[in-house]
Order: sequence, then structure tokens, then C-alpha cells
Amino acid sequence: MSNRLPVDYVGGDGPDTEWKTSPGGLVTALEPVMRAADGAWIGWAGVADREFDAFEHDGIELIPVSLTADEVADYYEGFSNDTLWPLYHDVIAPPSFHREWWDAYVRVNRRFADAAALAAAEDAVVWVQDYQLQLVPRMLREQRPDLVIGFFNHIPFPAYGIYSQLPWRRQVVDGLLGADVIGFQRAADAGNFSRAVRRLFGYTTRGSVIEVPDGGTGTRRVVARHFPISIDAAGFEEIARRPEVQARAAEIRESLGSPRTVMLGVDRLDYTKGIRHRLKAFGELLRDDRLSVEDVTLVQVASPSRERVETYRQLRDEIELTVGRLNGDYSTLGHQAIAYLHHGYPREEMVALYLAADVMLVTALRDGMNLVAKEYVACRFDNDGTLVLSEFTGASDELRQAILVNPHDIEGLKDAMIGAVEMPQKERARRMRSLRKRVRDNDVAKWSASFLEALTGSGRLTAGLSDQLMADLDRLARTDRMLVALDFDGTLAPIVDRPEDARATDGARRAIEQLLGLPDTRVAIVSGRALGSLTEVAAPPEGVLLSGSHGVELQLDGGDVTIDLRDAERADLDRLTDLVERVASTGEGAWVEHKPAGIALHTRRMSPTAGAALQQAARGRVAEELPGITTRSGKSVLEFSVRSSDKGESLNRLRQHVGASGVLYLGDDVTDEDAFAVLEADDLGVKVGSGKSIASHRVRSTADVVGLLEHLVEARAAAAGASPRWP
Ligand SMILES: Nc1ncnc2c1ncn2[C@@H]1O[C@H](COP(=O)(O)OP(=O)(O)O[C@H]2O[C@H](CO)[C@@H](O)[C@H](O)[C@H]2O)[C@@H](O)[C@H]1O
Ligand SMILES: O=P(O)(O)OC[C@H](O)CO
Repeated sequence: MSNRLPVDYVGGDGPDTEWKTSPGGLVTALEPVMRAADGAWIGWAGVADREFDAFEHDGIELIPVSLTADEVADYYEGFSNDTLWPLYHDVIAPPSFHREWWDAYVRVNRRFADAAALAAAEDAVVWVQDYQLQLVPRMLREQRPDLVIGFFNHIPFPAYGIYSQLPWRRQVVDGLLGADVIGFQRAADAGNFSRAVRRLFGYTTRGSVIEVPDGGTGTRRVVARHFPISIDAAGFEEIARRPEVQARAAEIRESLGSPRTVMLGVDRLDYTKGIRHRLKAFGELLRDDRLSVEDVTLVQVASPSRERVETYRQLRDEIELTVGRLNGDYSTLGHQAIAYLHHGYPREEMVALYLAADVMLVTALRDGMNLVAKEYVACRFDNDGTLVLSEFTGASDELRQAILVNPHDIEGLKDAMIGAVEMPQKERARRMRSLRKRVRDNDVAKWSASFLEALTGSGRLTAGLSDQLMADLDRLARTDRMLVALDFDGTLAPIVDRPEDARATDGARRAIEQLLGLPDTRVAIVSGRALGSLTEVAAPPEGVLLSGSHGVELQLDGGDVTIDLRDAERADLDRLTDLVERVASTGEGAWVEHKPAGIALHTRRMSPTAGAALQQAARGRVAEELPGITTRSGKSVLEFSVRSSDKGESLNRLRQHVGASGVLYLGDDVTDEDAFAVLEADDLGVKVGSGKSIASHRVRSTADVVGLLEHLVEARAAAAGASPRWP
């Protein structure tokens, strides 16, 4: 989710609607990520007062959020680009603070959060992008606690002395803290954010982890660290290698009068990019005859940006005045000093420009990353060309072989430009090879993979058991009295469409039988299912303890622990059943499951969007009419219960019953997190599959659960001096 969709509306209606690529680095970076992902992109279509249905564009599902003309003025041009943008870029321009802009920012952030809450499937990952949507993580978490929420800030996060000027500084930081992982471009940005959290809220931070109170008695761990963004380096190189693009590069040089050196600047027309400083340095070099227009031409591509914001208008006037003056003073009939282009160009043309340029000038006064620098390097497969790079860009942390400059130091900048023009070919090639390696090894796919790994742990999901997990199982196997507590659906049994068809894998059943035969070893199945349904599908071997309905029902050695509902609870259950059944009847493919103290609405057979919408409707109706009811989200299921209990309470009772000195808990669902939360130091929690989890270990699938249980059987038998007898 980002403020902008990857395409802007140009004109037309229905099938004749025309779209063009949106400007800016965020879209350049995220487009390849989203094309490779199976998800939807939520954002604004770049035009006021137009509603669009969701549609597919170039292989990506797009969900447009509409903005009124007033909201464009107050939320986008105002608060985003005339308050936050200058504030976060070290107040290069003075930020304006207006309360009505803030109100619009809150309103629009809420609209984006609502759109995500509706579109996201159960347990989905929502990745919110950039400074325009900083309140969304908190708003979304409040509506959809099941979601995994990431946030990435594409621009710098300023030092507290600057940030603290923001009248809404607490609300913004609190909004961001709704995310599970908050990503920044540079380590310094993440450090500035953590300092702001400590100063404003006094929360404990340790390294990249921030302990955020969860509203109850516990804390939630939020990670804030840097993930430097990048580009599709191979994609840029592929374009650069095309013969027609190289021919175009040669044509560009020729059309400039074939100067010995072509210098290039490519920027959105933005005051953060240091275009004025670059022009000033270039003008002085011409004035002082250190460069001549016969030898050197500067091509400045300045793509139109935020043209209704006053600072941007003024900047455009200033730049165009300066370019006009310099061209008037120094151009000759055959040689132009500066070729100034105020257009957006297709990717191929940009690459041809990069190939045509001997010297690339990136002189930003402050820039989150700056992708132009990386694009230039990625395109130069000929290992030629020189990059002059501002040390105030995030890119300068990585691209150390560039000529690094402080753009405020005009004399230093001039020397660097001359150094670039005169750099011997060998030196250029040496530097470019090293720069290219850096950009190739750290492309945008790696950026998104490392962010998503931090967010979901999915990067660690290879088949089999890790060495660490096997070592920890061996340790647990030596405990005096062991309890092995297992979730059923998704852990012992693969997930199926019809819950009555679920069966434990043969391997899991065999391993459980082996465990039951070992001394001081007990096995429990802990499920959200009602006990009756659990007994039917699990057909548990004798001696297995059972917990159903998230711990509301327990079957221990002495028989059933039945539940007697009080009259008020029974009345609530009747009303609840009626409400949820009515909502379920409106969704094709939805069904309900009746439990002794509650009801579950299943949406697995529906599309993720329709399922999420139906669940939201049910959640809303129940919250309105039966406010005291416990609600719990699982995978494609929403459960309501008139008596609150969870798998954590259930596991505690089982531990007590068994007198266990060590517990292994395995589960795949959100509701298993309650059980992981009550594990003690000597216990072991293993999450099955991807998704956010506090478990210390993961395995990929029910097949790996079999391998894990078999390993445990062997280890436990060895510890007890027994030998398992596999059938
Ligand atoms: N005339 C033109 N025609 C076509 N394309 C043009 C163009 N002029 C520029 N572009 C493209 O626009 C993008 C600009 O990206 P940048 O990273 O340089 O800055 P931007 O401020 O937009 O991005 C923000 O997001 C990125 C990504 O996180 C951060 O690097 C950056 O610091 C932050 O400000 C590049 O992909 C470039 O090729
Ligand atoms: O045109 P904007 O305001 O969406 O800015 C685009 C840049 O990528 C900012 O991140």
C-alpha cells in the first residue's frame, strides 16, 4: 500500500481509460517486487474526485483509493509535501504546519487503513509505504489484529531536534508503532526514530527492538532497522545491452554536438535534489574556463513533480532562469552549455541517457536513498562512466567508490566535477566494477526479501529441521516428565476445504503412538474445534489428552470436563448464533461451526477479499449487539465465544495435570500464539508454516512435523534407555 498506485490516471472512461507510469523512486523500486508477488497494490490513482473499481494492470492487481480535490490539496500537497517532506529532509525548505492539513491527513490515512482491512485475507501481510501513510499501521492493527504489518519509510527520518517541531509528533510515532517492522533507508534514520520513541514515550529500546505496551499488561516487540532499498539491477542492465538502446545513446551524444564529456543530472524537480548547487558549480567552471562548452555539455533531466506546491513552482522558476542565463552566457551556435529537459521519459530513453553520460551528477542535499545513482551504475556494463555522489544520500553508505561530495561546498563540488572529467580510464573502470558488484549483489529483490523475512520469518522456511531445532529437541528429550502438546489442523493434519475431512498424517499418528509408549511422556491435542468434532477427526489413541474449543472443553484422564453455561451465557449464545448465521447466509461459500460455548464463521471457500469483508461484517454486527463476546481470528475463520479461554490457559492446565517439567508445543495458527506465550524457559515452541509468530523455531509443513516427532521419539527413547518399536 502506498499513496500512489504505480500508474496515474491520464483520461478516458471504461475500457478506454488511459494510464501512465507514476513518477518517482517508490514506484521504480516496488513495481518489480509487486509483479513477482501474489498480492494487491492499494493506492491513489493520481487524480481528484474520481472513483475507480479494482483492476489489473501489467500483471498487478490494483485497488484505487479516491481523494477529493480538497484532500489532494490538504493531505497530499499540504501535509505530506509541504509539512512532512521538508521537515524530514532537514528543513531545507521551511515546513508549514496547519491544523486542517493534519485533519485531512488523519482522515485519508483512515480511508487507506479501511481499504486494507477490507482487502487483506486472514493473516495477510500488509506492507505500508512511506511518509504519506504513517498513521495506517496503528489504525489497521486496531481493526485487524490478525494482520502482519510492515512499514517502510522511503525518505530520511530526521534527528529529534528537527522532528520535535512537528505539533503531532506523538501521534505520528504512535501510528508507526502499530507496525511489526518499521524499515528505514539508513541506520542513522532508524537510530533517529528509536531516539524519538524514547524521548516521546519512554519505551525501552534494545538494538533494533522496541518494546511497545500492548494495551494490557504485556509488550509487543516492534523492530525498527535499516533496509537500504535498491533497483531491479538485472532489468536495467538487460535494457542497456539492447543494440537499439546503445544506438540511441550514440544518437544522443551526436545530437549534443559530440562533446568529449557528457555530464548528466536526472531528478524529480525537487529542492532536495541539489539541482541549483549543481548548476552553480557548473556555471562557475564555465566562467573560470575550467570547462568549455566545446568539450562538455550538461544534460539536466528534471521530471515534473508536485507542481501545485508553491515551493516547487518557485524552484522551477529559479532553475529555468538559471539554465536560461547560463545558456545565454556560454552556449555557442554549435554547442549548448545545458540541455534542459522537463519531461518524464520511458525507461529505455532513461537508460540511453545513462549510457550516453560520462559523468553522472547526483548532488542531493538530502535523499533517502537516490535510485538514479544505482540505475546509472547498473546500466554501465561497459565498466565506464564516473559517478559523483552526494554524501547526504542513502546511496553513499553503499556506493563508496563514487566520488563523494558535500554539495554545499561549491568549491569541493567543482573540484569533484573536474576530477570526474579527468579521471583516467583505468581508474574509472576499477571504481565502476566495484560499484556494479555492490548494486548487483544488493538488488531490489534482496531488499524486499530481507524486509519480508524480518516481518514474517518466511525466509527461513526450508524443508526439514534446523540443527538448532534438533539440538533443542535433544535437550528437551532429557527432561524428567515431558508433555508434547500438538495443535491438530495444519499441524498434525494438512488443511482441507471440508473440516470433517481432516485427518492426521500416518507418520504423525505413528509417532504419537510411539511417544505414548515411552516412560514419563504424555501427549495432548489442543484444538480450536469442539471436542466432539476433534474426537471424530483425530480418532486419538488411548492416553492422549484433549483440549477443544480453545480450552473451553478439556478431556483429561478422569473423563470429560464438561462446561455448564450459565443462563446469561446461554441467552448470549442463542443471540450470537442467530446473528452469525444471518451474516453467513449472505456470503456464498461461508459456513458456521457450532461449539458448546460459541460459534465459528468459516470463510476458507470464499475469495480472500470476500471472506475478509464477510468477517468484518460479522465482527461489526457482534461488537454492536453483543459487546462482551470474545472474538478470535484464525486462518480463514472468525470465532466468537461467550466464555473466554484460549490455548494458553488450556496448555497451563495440561501442564499442571501432567506435572510436566518440559513442554513441546507445535501449532500453525494465530490462536496457537497464546500457547507459545505461556511456554517457559526449558520448553520448546515450534511454529508450523509462515506468518508472524513468537515461537522460537519453525518448520515448513505437516511433513516436517512428522520428521520432528520422529526425531523426538528417538531422542526421548535414547534418554530413557528404551528403544522405540516402529511398526
Ligand atoms: N524524467 C524522468 N523520466 C522518467 N523517469 C524519471 C525521470 N526522472 C527521474 N526518473 C526516475 O524516478 C526515480 C527517482 O528516484 P529517486 O530515488 O532518485 O528519487 P525520489 O525522490 O523520486 O524517490 C524516493 O523514493 C526512493 C525509493 O525509496 C528513494 O531512493 C528516494 O530517496 C526518495 O526520495 C528513478 O527511478 C528515476 O529513473
Ligand atoms: O510524486 P510523488 O509526490 O508521489 O513523489 C514520488 C516520490 O517517489 C516520493 O517518494
